[in-house]
Amino acid sequence: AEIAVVGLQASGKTSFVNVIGSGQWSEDVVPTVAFNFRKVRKGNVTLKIWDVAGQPKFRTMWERYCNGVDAILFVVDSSDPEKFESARFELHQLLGHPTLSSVPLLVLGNKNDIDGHAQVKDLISALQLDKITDRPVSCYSCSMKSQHNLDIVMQWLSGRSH
Ligand SMILES: Nc1nc2c(ncn2[C@@H]2O[C@H](COP(=O)(O)OP(=O)(O)OP(=O)(O)O)[C@@H](O)[C@H]2O)c(=O)[nH]1
Ligand SMILES: [Mg+2]
Repeated sequence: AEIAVVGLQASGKTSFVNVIGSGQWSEDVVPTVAFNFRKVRKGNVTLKIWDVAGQPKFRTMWERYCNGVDAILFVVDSSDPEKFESARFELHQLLGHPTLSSVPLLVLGNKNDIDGHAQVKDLISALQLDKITDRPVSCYSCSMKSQHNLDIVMQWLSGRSH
């Protein structure tokens, strides 16, 4: 499966790719410039992953990397509710591109190792995921640091391969 990983800066996109790619967790990850491409083999699936930069100046590029993928992974820092509105805006802006209609979406509420993180139901309402009706949508709470729920994330992604 080919997937694009997008979301605001510092949500944990590169951490995700590092952790599933090599099991390597680190507190200091360099903010991504433009994008990284990485192939990850897990069992009998190979994931081709576009890890795209989340800083504002790179967000107009998201559509280009999402175009033609089997799934979009949108990562949110669930411990930082001040960013939810901005994440909601960027997500719906992205999904509004006609080129991306019907591409399955997985939203990850990352950093659930941090006390007070938002629950899945809070993310669904803050990001207005219930308004997305033109594609399959899932939302999981997870942590790259503790690797919580990364098994179900991998299962979901494997299901998108063909
Ligand atoms: N506590 C905690 N920190 C995390 C987790 N995932 C990522 N981080 C930290 O969050 C910071 C940003 O992580 P990155 O993976 O670089 O975020 P990014 O989304 O790739 O950021 P950009 O490349 O700038 O878009 C780093 O300091 C990570 O160590 C997590 O699950 N828990
Ligand atoms: Mg990054």
